[in-house]
Amino acid sequence: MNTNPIYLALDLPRLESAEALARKVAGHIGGLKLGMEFFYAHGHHGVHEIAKIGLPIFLDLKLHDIPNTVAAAMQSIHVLEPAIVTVHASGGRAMMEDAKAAAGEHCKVVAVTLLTSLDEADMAATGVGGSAHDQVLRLADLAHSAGLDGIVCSGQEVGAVHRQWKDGFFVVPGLRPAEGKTGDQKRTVTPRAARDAGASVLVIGRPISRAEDPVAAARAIEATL
Ligand SMILES: O=c1ccn([C@@H]2O[C@H](COP(=O)(O)O)[C@@H](O)[C@H]2O)c(=O)[nH]1
Repeated sequence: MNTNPIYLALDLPRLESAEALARKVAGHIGGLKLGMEFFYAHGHHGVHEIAKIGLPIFLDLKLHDIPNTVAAAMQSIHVLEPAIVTVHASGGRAMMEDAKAAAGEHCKVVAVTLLTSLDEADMAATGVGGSAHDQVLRLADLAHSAGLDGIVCSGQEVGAVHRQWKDGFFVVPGLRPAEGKTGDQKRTVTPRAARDAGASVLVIGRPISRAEDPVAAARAIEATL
């Protein structure tokens, strides 16, 4: 079994480029994350093509709708046999329960708590008061009680969530090597810090995909773990 926690975010518009990048770095990662950019452009066909590489597939579709619609969407992607699928915790308990019930036995359903691109000022602007930390813990609790496998949060909160949900499955994006550019990410930590705090999966995109030498970048991150 591949125990490398790094999932490469294949946020590239062209299927051929995504496939070529994934094949190049395959020896230094544990899985491949396909998000909206990829899925809206390439759909089921694209997922089948990337799955041929042989690594677990994480469908980061961040489903967020009424329970009936989300359950139907889960059933539609079931044939793709994803290892992990995301929904938004803010969709509520009933939506998460129905998403989990519709997912296959072997698919982990994890809830996005607070996007790593947001901070407390962004929360306040949408009418959500309090700290990012408390909001993540509150939504983690809701996801846990809805029967999900785990959550998505930043590396700044994963330690606290891990302490209250011992056997949870924790996906952490927003990771940057010490000298990396943060770009649109606001709650960042290093891959090593996230792993030490209890992350199960380390999602890494641009620090590898936009590096001059993606293989060297992936290898360097792997060496820090
Ligand atoms: O809170 C979240 C949830 C998902 N993501 C996704 O992770 C990757 C991160 O990419 P980088 O290039 O390493 O910043 C991207 O696909 C996001 O959609 C997230 O960043 N934050």
